[in-house]
Amino acid sequence: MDALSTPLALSLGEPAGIGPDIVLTAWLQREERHLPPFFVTGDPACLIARARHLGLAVTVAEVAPETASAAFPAALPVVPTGPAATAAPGRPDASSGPAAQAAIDAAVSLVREGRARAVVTNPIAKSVLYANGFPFPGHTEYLAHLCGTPAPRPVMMIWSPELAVIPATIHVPLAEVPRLLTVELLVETGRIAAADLTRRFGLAAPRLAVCGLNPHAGEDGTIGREDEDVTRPAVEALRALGIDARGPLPADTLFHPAARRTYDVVIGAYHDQVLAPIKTLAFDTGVNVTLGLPFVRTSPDHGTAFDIAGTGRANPSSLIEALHLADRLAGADVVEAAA
Ligand SMILES: NC(=O)C1=CN([C@@H]2O[C@H](COP(=O)(O)OP(=O)(O)OC[C@H]3O[C@@H](n4cnc5c(N)ncnc54)[C@H](O)[C@@H]3O)[C@@H](O)[C@H]2O)C=CC1
Ligand SMILES: NCC(=O)COP(=O)(O)O
Repeated sequence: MDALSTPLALSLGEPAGIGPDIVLTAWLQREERHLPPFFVTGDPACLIARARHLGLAVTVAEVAPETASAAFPAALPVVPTGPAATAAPGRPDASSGPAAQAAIDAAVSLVREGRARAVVTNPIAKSVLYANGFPFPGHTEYLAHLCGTPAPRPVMMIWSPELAVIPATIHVPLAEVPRLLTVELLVETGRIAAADLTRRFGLAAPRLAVCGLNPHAGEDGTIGREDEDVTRPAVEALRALGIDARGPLPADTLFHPAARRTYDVVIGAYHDQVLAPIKTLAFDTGVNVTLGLPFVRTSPDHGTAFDIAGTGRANPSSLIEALHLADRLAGADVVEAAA
């Protein structure tokens, strides 16, 4: 199989969430949305049951990765993995965590073996996995762990044509952000972002805008010291590395249209500072990309949406964009390898 016809591996995600719904509806739109071939890792019975529940005419085919691209036009290809997923829509059960984790493990293994081109993940419910003993904050950190020792440092970026953002700290309590926001964290985050925006996204000299933590980026240190003591030296260190970084910049004036034309990505101090703007501008098309990994991983920007799972109201657009972006970024890998 040549590299460009190798399929993408799509993990099923939380079985009780909207993952199964959007997989089915995305596959049904495969022709009009020009989807690259993909297969799902997970329990095929879960997808068959959800298709029946939603009244969708989808044939599910159990395949090996090598036959998935050929099967894709006529059936939704599934590489069966791990434990049965028995949860009903909207109601995660004891099978949810093990099934979701096994699907991620299989997708990553198949990509690392060269049997799939990139990992695309459906949403997991973090609290469900935590209750199951999962010791990682989310996919981002778990995927880095699966890369072996020493694990690469992963960077979360939410990307859309309108805006791209990176939260320097991710799933941590807000009260801990000032302690966790260090010069080292910001410099490493900026360095990895610049490298991957060049290597994978083709930007010759990515422009990084780094948000301050405090209102007005600390107003010269009079509203909190972090922006002068941490963010400014981090930006200076990035510039010394030849990276086009600016900051600390006040977050409140960084997201209007004219400001957005002045940078390629915003690095924020904490999750909601930068995810709220992008989910406001591009909820249906935003894609979560993990930078810093030896393989491509994308994901829809939304979560498990238990409130609408199994109702037919879940919009597959963000998943479709995640499949397209994974295809594009993995294509850049192939071009690089061939050069
Ligand atoms: N990549 C991942 O694995 C992610 C997982 N999550 C997890 O998802 C769970 C729920 O998180 P929430 O904060 O409630 O966010 P959410 O994105 O699941 O839902 C927020 C609101 O948006 C709606 N929504 C979400 N996706 C939609 C879609 N495709 N079509 C139509 N409406 C949609 C939901 O119905 C809900 O009203 C949490 O356990 C969280 O950890 C959240 C974000 C990403
Ligand atoms: N809010 C983004 C999110 O929860 C995605 O996390 P991850 O599972 O991709 O690490």
